Amino acid sequence: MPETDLNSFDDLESGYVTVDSNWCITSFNRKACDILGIDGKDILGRHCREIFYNDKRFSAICSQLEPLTRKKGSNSVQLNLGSPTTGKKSAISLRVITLPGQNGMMVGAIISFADLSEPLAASRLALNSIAEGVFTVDHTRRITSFNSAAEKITGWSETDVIGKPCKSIFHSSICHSTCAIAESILKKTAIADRMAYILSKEGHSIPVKVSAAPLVDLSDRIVGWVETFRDITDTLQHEMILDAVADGVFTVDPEGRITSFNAAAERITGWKGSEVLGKICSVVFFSSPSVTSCALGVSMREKRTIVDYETFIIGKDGFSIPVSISAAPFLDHRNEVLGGVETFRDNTFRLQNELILDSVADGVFTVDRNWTITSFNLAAELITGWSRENAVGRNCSEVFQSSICGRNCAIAESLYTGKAVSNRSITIKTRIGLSRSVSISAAPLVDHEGNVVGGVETFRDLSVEISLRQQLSRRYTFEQIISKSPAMQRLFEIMPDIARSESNVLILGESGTGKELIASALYHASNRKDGPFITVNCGALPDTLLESELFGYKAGAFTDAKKDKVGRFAAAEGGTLFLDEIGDIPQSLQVKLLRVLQQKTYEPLGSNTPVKADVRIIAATNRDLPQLVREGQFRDDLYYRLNVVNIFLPPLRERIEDIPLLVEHFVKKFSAEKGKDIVGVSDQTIARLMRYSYHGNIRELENIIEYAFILCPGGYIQESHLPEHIGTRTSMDTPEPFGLKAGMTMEDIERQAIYQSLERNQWKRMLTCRELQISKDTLRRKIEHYGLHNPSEPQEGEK
Ligand SMILES: Nc1ncnc2c1ncn2[C@@H]1O[C@H](COP(=O)(O)OP(=O)(O)OP(=O)(O)O)[C@@H](O)[C@H]1O
Repeated sequence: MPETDLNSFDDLESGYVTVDSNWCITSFNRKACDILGIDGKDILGRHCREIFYNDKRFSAICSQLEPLTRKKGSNSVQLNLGSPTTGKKSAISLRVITLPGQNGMMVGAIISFADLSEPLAASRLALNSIAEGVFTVDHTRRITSFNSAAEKITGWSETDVIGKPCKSIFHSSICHSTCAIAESILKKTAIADRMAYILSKEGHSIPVKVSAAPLVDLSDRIVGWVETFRDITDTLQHEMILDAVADGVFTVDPEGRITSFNAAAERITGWKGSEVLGKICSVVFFSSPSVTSCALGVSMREKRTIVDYETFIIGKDGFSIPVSISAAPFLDHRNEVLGGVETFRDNTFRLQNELILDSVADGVFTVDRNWTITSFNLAAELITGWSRENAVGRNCSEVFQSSICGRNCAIAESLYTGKAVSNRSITIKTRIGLSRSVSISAAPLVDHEGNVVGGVETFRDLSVEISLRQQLSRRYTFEQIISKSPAMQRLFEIMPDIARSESNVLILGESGTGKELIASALYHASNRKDGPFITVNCGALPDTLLESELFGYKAGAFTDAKKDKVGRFAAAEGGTLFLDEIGDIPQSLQVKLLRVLQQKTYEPLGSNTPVKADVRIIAATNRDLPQLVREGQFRDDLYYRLNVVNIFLPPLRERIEDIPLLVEHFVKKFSAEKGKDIVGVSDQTIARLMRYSYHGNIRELENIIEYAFILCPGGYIQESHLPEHIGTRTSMDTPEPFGLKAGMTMEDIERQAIYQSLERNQWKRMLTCRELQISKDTLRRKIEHYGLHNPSEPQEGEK
């Protein structure tokens, strides 16, 4: 009930009393005390019935009070009391006007006592103390009173409107069709809280809640009508704001009964506000009679705010809706709960996205501009061993500890180049520190204005693929020799027999085709494997030295021969002697060698005593030995002695099918040797390696892989890691492609990328836009944002 200060009416001839909804007196003026014949001090807080019973003149009104309480809207009862036959009391009129609250029920009343000769004055004074607009009309619906609040709301003064038909003043939206007074006349009852728009004097539309009731005297005769109206612009604005909010919002009273329900709440739940208002919210949403089981109940009980509580509510159709709820209690100045408000956001879409992401076999995570993980799907959890809860909120390098984290970050690269990075092979560490090979794709996340808001990276577990590849390659190995070429496969089949035989072997093949490897394999598979394996590179030593190297010498055999020296034949006694580059030995030595092969004896330099030689000879050359024989440079008898078993190793270009296996083999070998986290080469790299022509054969391939190990930071070797004559190395693919430093934010990287592109394009904006694939506007915004300027142009103030 609006506060009143009736003392300001003390000088008036009329008396006033205001009461609350229980008819207890809340204020009064002196005149009222005079009329009632009581002391003002005692009257406050007392039930007005007590006062009226004490005065016979007013006792008749007592029976009217209860019915008035139950009536909705503003009601008025008037009692005319004739002049008493005795005493000095004058004839007065008593009028009770009830004041309705928001729900139409009485929240208080004004009781006025006035001289019958001035009934209107009495009404006016009473009415002017009400915050709601009130006007009365007679039977012709002409205005008979118009209170100050009505004047304030409409802009009309009472003198303007008295005697005029009410509809000519208000031009209300309900004047013609659903006039509240007309309805009240028709139904002979009060009409409460009818929504309408009226026009102000200025012609502005004002939203109001209207209540109308007949004015009756004690004999129940209708003496006119009273209409109250409340300006609800503020409420309506609040409602409109609430309805414009995308989240569902509803409020409850202390018992959990819904008191408001916004448009989003209707849309999300399927319930109309009118269907749920007044109902217990938990019954509506949770099919549970207990309001305490929900976040709002807890928030009201514990008088605290609850934020982002994830749960499900039941929609009108009975299906559960995933929501995140925030709830807060309404507390009064004494910390008593007056009700509560709950906002809820429909998470269906988010959950669907999560479900979609979780059903993807690839790991997916997103980061914000500071590399903080913002989402992490199920596969990411499985591959890394990190749970979503633990990963989200951490810096991505902390979670992945990848071989490219920092300077070679794929998201940074894609941000820098403006192109998505795809199928980059790297290794990451699982939560428990195990290395795992993954293939990643990365791209920046860009908003509709072209601002980078983060990045997304997908990664696929390659462990299975790798172990399959390894199993495949194992099938083709003979000890250390890798090949699946048909020629080599045939060789593998007979190699054990060759190894076991005591025959001399001649291995022919271009440089780097694996001749020494085969020799070593034969030795290891032979019965002489416990004996020595001695290698002599016949092409690397001068003729004289070669002879003494092979056969040894006696002290004094030549000037520098101070003491006896054991030759390689002696060293290889009981074992195998591998004579590499046999095509390069001088003719003089060819004779001596032939003798050893024929007689199994030799004489060291400076000695005439033959030494027995139990040595198996495996010889090899990359020269065309038959041709040398034909040219007379190599003895044919020696050739035939050496060539008992002949092995020809085809050049790598004739067995390119071996390249992937050999590459795999060398990657494993160097990974172990160099302790570097490289697991293989990308498919594009293999394709390039298979297109290359290897003059140095397998040794050259081995060297290429060793080179790539220097450049490749980890994971899979890319084309860019190959030597220049094999792969095209772009500036983008260099090991420190952009001069990135660990700890740079996306903003730093973007700034640097734009600056470098401007530099590359001589600060020509069109060219820069084209290179970065951004609009001119975006470039201009970013140049301003990052404060970039052309160093060759003087800045303001430098001129
Ligand atoms: N089939 C193969 N599988 C695995 N590694 C091989 C194979 N063939 C050659 N290699 C490797 O290639 C490199 C060169 O091989 P090797 O030295 O045996 O060739 P070579 O024919 O004796 O060369 P050169 O004629 O120059 O002496 C070695 O490191 C060897 O281990």
